Amino acid sequence: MTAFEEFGMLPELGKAIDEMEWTLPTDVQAEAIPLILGGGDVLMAAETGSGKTGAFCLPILQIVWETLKDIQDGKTSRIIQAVSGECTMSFFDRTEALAVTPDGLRCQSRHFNAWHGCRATKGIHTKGVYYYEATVTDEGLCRVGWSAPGANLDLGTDRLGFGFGGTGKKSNCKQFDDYGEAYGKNDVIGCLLNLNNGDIRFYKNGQDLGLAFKLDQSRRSDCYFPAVVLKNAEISFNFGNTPFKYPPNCEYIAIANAPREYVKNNPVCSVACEGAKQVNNAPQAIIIEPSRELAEQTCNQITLFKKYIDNPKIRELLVAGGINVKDQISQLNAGIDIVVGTPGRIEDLIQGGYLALTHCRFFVLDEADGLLKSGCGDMIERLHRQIPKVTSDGRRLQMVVCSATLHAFEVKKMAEKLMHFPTWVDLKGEDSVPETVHHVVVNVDPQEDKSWETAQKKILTDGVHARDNIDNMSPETLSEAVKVLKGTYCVRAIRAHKMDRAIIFCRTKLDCDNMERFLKSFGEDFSCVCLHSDRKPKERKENLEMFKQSRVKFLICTDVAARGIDISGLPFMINITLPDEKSNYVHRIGRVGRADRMGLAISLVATVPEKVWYHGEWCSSRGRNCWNTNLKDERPKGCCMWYQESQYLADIEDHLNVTIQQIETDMVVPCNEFDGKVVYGQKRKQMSSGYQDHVSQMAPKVRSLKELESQAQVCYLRIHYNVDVM
Ligand SMILES: Nc1ncnc2c1ncn2[C@@H]1O[C@H](COP(=O)(O)OP(=O)(O)OP(=O)(O)O)[C@@H](O)[C@H]1O
Repeated sequence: MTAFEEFGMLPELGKAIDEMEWTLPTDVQAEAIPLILGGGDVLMAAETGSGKTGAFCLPILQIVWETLKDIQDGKTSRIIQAVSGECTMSFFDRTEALAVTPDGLRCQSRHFNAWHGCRATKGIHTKGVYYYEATVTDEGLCRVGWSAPGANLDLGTDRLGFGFGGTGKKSNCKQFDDYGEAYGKNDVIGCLLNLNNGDIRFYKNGQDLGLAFKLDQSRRSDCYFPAVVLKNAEISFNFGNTPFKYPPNCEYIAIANAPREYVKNNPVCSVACEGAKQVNNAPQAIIIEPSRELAEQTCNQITLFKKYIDNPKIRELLVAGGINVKDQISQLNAGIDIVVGTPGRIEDLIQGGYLALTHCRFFVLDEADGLLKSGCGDMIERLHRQIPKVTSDGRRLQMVVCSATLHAFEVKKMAEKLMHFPTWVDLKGEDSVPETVHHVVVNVDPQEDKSWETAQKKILTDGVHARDNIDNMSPETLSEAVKVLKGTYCVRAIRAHKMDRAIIFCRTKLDCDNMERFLKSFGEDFSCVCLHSDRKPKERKENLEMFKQSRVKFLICTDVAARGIDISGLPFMINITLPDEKSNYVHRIGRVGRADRMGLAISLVATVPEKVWYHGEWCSSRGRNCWNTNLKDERPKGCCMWYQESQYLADIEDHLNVTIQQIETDMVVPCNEFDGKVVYGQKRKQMSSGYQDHVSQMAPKVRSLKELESQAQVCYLRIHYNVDVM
């Protein structure tokens, strides 16, 4: 049995993992896989290269397969039992930010500004006196009561909903009148509906607050469901399956015991249950990635993992720009289980009706902070709203969110709004750099190093200073000098470390193109390709492939390749310019030092401001043939800005709480704990990481733990029960 199988993975998955020579789960995998298998929402924050992709793909594959198998074997779905079973709060008949616990007896909404509501799965009609209790379990605003199926979920705001709110108001038809008294945390509100005479009354901790509403004759034939609406609050329900805390002093029937002939199922739940059948273009998992390269990589990983899974097979599909839409649509129609894609193409297919969200049970946001920072927040919320919150077989929609830089305000806000009691798998508690990444900075100081004045071979710069007078020591001159020096330093770093494989990050597409031309001018030893969004998808794919297969030495790219791209054993990376978004520093340098291999990341940091292009939304051509060198804050508005790299470096250091080691312009990395002991690109140290080795290393500890435990048990029995156990 492999280590992965030991914590519940299918042997077929275990076999594929074994073939990939993953002998032990990484830390994040060991924590996250059981949580996802257990049905939880997970926020996964772990360093770059720590194996997050496997941590979500493996349990998803397993559950998707189990579901397909159940459908194949014709097993009854659990949700149908739930609908015909006990009264609970509905997973279906609720607004999107209201969470319901799996037992259906507690509701929570963490939305501060809006009300979110829910109705129960069972309603009562015709005659009888019915009662249930709601206990406020946290601070916040709530309103409980009764509503008919057609009523708004914002209880008490239309004629079919009757609510009693924590501020001591009763409400129907948006009319809020004083009633009873205010209530809050720990109070138990009893809700009584008398269908014989139309009375609705409420109780607070057993005290009858009097008649709240009288249903007129025409409304008494409606079916009424327990209902709640919350604003940043939590409340639990007892429909009578356990004894009431304050049973009312009159004849009543607990909702749970209502006679069958007077009970109706909530129609919203029944409609949802009909979705239990398989639908071809409705996958069980949607995985959103920020770039097409990353989407393809994750999809490939799924293909590898599922290699031995059969009967039924799992069908995955890559949905990203640059792939023929017609092909994708026909594959979707033929049947698909897991979709991995980029936001734009996924939403296009949904809007076109080609991709359905009705059966989605896993909603995964990889590189979530990146997705949110690039403006996908609204789209994510739109998709989330459309996904049913409980699947056809009664499992709750699971959301998995991951990144190496998850500690961002946007992520926390989104998690509060969309996720259901999520668990953080957060190994370090803050954004951090893996120990395997040796990252250093080199100052680029054109006042100190004047070689730019006399250099024979210079990189073509971005043209920002083409019309500036640069024969004095003006800021413009120094800025141009920085650009020239950075080209020279890049070549120097390559030579000093005899780099034969490196990824080089530039700030703009133009900088990438110029760097490509410059490096190529040094001949075969500097073979390179570019990866940025102006290159056609086919060229991007080919270039990345060439680099992965070591057919070229250098990959020059913008931040499009900063996140997630996994190139095994990549030893070096160079930042020609620091990213202004500090989280991207962590991602860029994280292209090296992955999977326990050592990597060196060198960042060139200008000591003086550098004037650079910044083509915002106001630039009609978005940079193409734009030569407007006015500053973006100037009038008339231009497309340039002064880039303050020293400030960005300080921000990054502050964010990571480290001082990044500085090296001299000769690029020599001084002797320290890394040097001499490691070869960049190779494993950190020769660790006996075989599973068998691990088991034998752990065996003595497990034995002594076992002994200690049995001694503790014996002691306990002796002390408490005076029993002598041998
Ligand atoms: N259990 C394991 N044993 C050995 N290698 C592993 C294991 N899990 C993952 N890897 C390898 O580690 C590398 C990094 O994994 P992955 O791309 O999932 O990292 P990540 O945490 O998603 O990084 P990033 O934050 O940069 O996206 C991959 O090459 C992968 O094959």
